[in-house]
Amino acid sequence: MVEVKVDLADHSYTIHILADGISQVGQLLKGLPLSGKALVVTDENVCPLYADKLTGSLAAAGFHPAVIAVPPGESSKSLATADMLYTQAITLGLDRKSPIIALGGGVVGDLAGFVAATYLRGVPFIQVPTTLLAQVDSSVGGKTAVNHSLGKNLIGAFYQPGLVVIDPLALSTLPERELKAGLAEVVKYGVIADNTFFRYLNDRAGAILARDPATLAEIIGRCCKIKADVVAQDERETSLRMILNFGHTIGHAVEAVGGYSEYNHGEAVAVGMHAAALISQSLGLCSSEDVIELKQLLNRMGLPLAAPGYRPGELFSYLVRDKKVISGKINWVLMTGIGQVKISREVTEVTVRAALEQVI
Ligand SMILES: NC(=O)c1ccc[n+]([C@@H]2O[C@H](COP(=O)([O-])OP(=O)(O)OC[C@H]3O[C@@H](n4cnc5c(N)ncnc54)[C@H](O)[C@@H]3O)[C@@H](O)[C@H]2O)c1
Ligand SMILES: O=C(O)C(=O)C[C@@H](O)[C@H](O)[C@H](O)COP(=O)(O)O
Ligand SMILES: [Zn+2]
Repeated sequence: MVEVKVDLADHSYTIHILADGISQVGQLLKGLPLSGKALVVTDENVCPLYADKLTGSLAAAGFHPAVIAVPPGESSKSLATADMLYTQAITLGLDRKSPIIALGGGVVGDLAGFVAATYLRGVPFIQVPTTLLAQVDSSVGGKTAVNHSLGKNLIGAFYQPGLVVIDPLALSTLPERELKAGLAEVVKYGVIADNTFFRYLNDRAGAILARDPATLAEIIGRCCKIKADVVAQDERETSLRMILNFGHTIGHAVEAVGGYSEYNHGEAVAVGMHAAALISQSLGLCSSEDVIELKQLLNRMGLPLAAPGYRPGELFSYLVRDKKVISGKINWVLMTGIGQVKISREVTEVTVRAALEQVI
């Protein structure tokens, strides 16, 4: 078992990376000040796989869990689904100490977290992530959100979980495409913070794609440590935390233009990281070799480098609504080499459009 602490003063919490952790959630919750009723939010794919295991563990620890499964996919990250969950929470009589437990990928985590942040002005929130992407990224750090028709994650709150329980065994049932999506965020950590980790991913690509349990547990732990460290320094993304958004400005635009169905989040971020690398190179911040290395690793992980057929103008219209836009200028996260990035507000539209042309 590996434990990673997210150090945030009075709302610090622990990430438990634990084989068969889903069966131990009830036990781990026993130490927290919670009341008996609990709401498990999951999706219709994950529910038949893992909900009984989780509710069994909760019941054994004295909780009375109800389970709601939303349709899988990005369309559930909506105010309409949040409203349905509020109605259920009220009807079930959940009180201010009743935990809302997210069992699933980033969609369920972001949605359930947003509901937990807002129901009764905030109730305890627990993350039990079941995709690689959620285990290395979305379950940690407290970004919760739903989408708006005008852009991704535009309605949300920073709201930290009280506990994160990561069960790497849950990845055994994950579809191949979703494993690869998670690897996009894994590669991101190498680029933004850790050259050695980037090289490790290159060396271990075969074992990762073959789901070698020890290798997956190792990368989950390393990613969680990097994210916990960044979030502890800048919880609300006033500065340093922006680095976790590498590839996301263009990535979110790719997701939105594709109606959130053509490219999943990880695939879109892979395209966005390629574009951000091209912008970095054209500004002289990194070398062409750095860009090639990134492209090769993304390729090795089975991720796309381009979104063929997309129109730069349409992509551009989403960029201006990025959450990192301040006073009309985007804070771009740019590569200065493999393992380091910087924030720049001085990127012209011409430079951005030139990079977009190369990824469509
Ligand atoms: N809050 C954050 O910091 C943060 C970080 C990264 C991404 N995100 C968000 O996360 C979302 C993407 O999350 P995701 O990639 O986990 O996608 P997802 O939640 O849509 O899950 C992907 C698919 O895998 C299925 N699934 C999940 N676990 C499974 C398992 N163990 N076995 C079989 N099937 C399983 C789901 O039903 C779904 O069909 C996006 O909305 C993105 O914006 C948030
Ligand atoms: O935790 C963060 O900070 C991140 O930026 C992690 C990203 O991987 C994640 O996709 C996040 O939801 C994007 O945030 P947003 O603020 O651009 O919506
Ligand atoms: Zn992301």
